[in-house]
Amino acid sequence: MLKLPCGRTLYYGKGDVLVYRTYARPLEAPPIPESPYSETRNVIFAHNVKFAVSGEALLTSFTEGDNRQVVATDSMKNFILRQSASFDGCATEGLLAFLAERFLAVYPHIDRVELSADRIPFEPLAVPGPGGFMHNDLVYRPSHNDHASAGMEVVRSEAGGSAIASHWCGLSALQLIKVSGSSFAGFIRDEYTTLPEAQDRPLFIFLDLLWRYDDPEDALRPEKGRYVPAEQVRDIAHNVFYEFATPSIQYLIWLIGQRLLTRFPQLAEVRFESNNRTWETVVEPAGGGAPGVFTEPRPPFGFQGFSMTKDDLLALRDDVPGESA
Ligand SMILES: O=c1[nH]c(=O)c2[nH]c(=O)[nH]c2[nH]1
Repeated sequence: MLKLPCGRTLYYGKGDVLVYRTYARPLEAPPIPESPYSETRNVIFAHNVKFAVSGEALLTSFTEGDNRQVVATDSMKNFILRQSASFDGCATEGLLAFLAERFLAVYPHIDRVELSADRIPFEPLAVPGPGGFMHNDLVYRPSHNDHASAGMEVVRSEAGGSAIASHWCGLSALQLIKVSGSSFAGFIRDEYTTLPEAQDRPLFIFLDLLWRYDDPEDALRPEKGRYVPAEQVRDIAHNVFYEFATPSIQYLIWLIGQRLLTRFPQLAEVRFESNNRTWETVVEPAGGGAPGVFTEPRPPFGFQGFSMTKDDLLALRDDVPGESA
């Protein structure tokens, strides 16, 4: 939330700016055990950008209707679209920092920019090649699965340049279903309890994951080899889900957080927002691997929020369940 130094909230901007940039630089990242991911070719580097600005000079536009210092939000949209052509990087975080820095350089009366973007993923499709089917670099389809996201606040610095005041990176709208190997039991039973204990439930979760680096430069310069790709975060999440029999979503996200902070020591914090979409049982399976029938759960839905830092790794106990799915 953008504020003036006096503490007053003041911002305006444009949302849903759709930027379909083609042929950005490919992003490469070192492999991790949980993921086959090694690069994003970035032939289509597409984002939905939200962009807001703040500054003392804008106060009279609110209090007096004085538009002399107002950059029209339509012009902001054009700025984002045209400047995206000059972006020489390969990741969402770099694009945001680039746009904010350029904007602050062009408009000296603007002091702060808060911006975020959802990546719009496009998947390459396979075509026959000399050695079998291979990905092509021309025809794609949009993916409606999870996507990377990022946000930051960039402020004019004393030295005349700009600095990142805060940042976050994310994987949004991950949806995972584990058909067997999840329980939920042992919770409080009182006069309000109707939910039966479940020793083995088909656990469907919606998950948003957020992370912050110790040093945001690691996000801005993937060539340093310390960039955390959202694809690897996604693969850690589904691997941990696969590996462990979990007693609750609360404990599942703790385990995912442990793995993320272990695998990526460059991260200062990870955060989760989960949503419980466990399928409703219609025909109970007779046992593991037996057929069952389930249907969509009815609202209202439960949710969990949790943040973890590296200090939580120090608390890692020997008794983290290692039971395989
Ligand atoms: O993993 C879960 N955690 C809960 O807190 C909860 N509450 C509930 O009704 N179902 C679940 N599942």
